[in-house]
Amino acid sequence: MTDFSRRKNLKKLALATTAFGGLPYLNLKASPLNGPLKGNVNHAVCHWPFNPMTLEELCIGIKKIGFNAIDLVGPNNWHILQKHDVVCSMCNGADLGIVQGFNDPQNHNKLIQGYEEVIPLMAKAGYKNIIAFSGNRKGMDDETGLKNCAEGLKKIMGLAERHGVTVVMELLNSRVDHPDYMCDKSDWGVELCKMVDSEHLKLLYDIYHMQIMEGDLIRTIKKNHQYFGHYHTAGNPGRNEIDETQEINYPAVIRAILNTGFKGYICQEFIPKSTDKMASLEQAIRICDI
Ligand SMILES: O=C(O)C(=O)CO
Repeated sequence: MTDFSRRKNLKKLALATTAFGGLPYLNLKASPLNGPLKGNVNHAVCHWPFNPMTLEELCIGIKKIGFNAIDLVGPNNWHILQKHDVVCSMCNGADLGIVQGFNDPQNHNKLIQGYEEVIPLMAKAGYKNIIAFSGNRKGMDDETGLKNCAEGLKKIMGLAERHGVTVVMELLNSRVDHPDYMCDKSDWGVELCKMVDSEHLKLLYDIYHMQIMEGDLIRTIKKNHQYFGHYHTAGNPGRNEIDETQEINYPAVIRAILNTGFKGYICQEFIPKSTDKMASLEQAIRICDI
């Protein structure tokens, strides 16, 4: 093939994929050929779905795609991110896991101790967000859970405010992946934010989890965006690639998020099915790069 016809073919490909609203049907290798990202979205990715890829390998891979943020990394591993000039867009390491959260007062002392340790470290490292979980219901009603969560969270809000850190409670589905998890509806999470009444408590609106629980994604984002501090993605059903094989219209959802004026991170949390995980990640980033 001549250089000219190769360039023409590449241009045709680019046009076809733009018209489709992303690159959902192409198995692209991460490559500068795909052009720079637009700069409207702060992209991030979670490490855990990419296991057994090391955190270091992921750092190198995302820099090639053109972004520099990884979610759910604790203080012990921040040095790996720092070596590669990658930021931790959502810290962990203070929580007791998904099942044991703020809804049980018996967890409060340990949780408060954890957040008191990690929040000052975050401020030193320049990181802004830390994850929190409601915990499972274990027979508890919604109102008691709300009251308990608010009581526990209020005890760390002053610290978070002083250090410029936002505590972000994750909304997860309780139908498929996390049976019995309490913070499984956006209205419950919004009510919690209202009760705690601090700009330093937000919700992590996980688009995949909330598609399973509620659907009506764009309306919910428009209505509640002031309480949403962070977004996660994955394809539904299956929690895999966010391509055309799944049901969520990611370009439309991301556009709606941007239209709310959101300046935080949109983080990929899908479990790649493809053996070329980095190609899947680049594809997802391009689909969301509105
Ligand atoms: O573990 C999960 O399902 C999560 O979404 C954590 O972010």
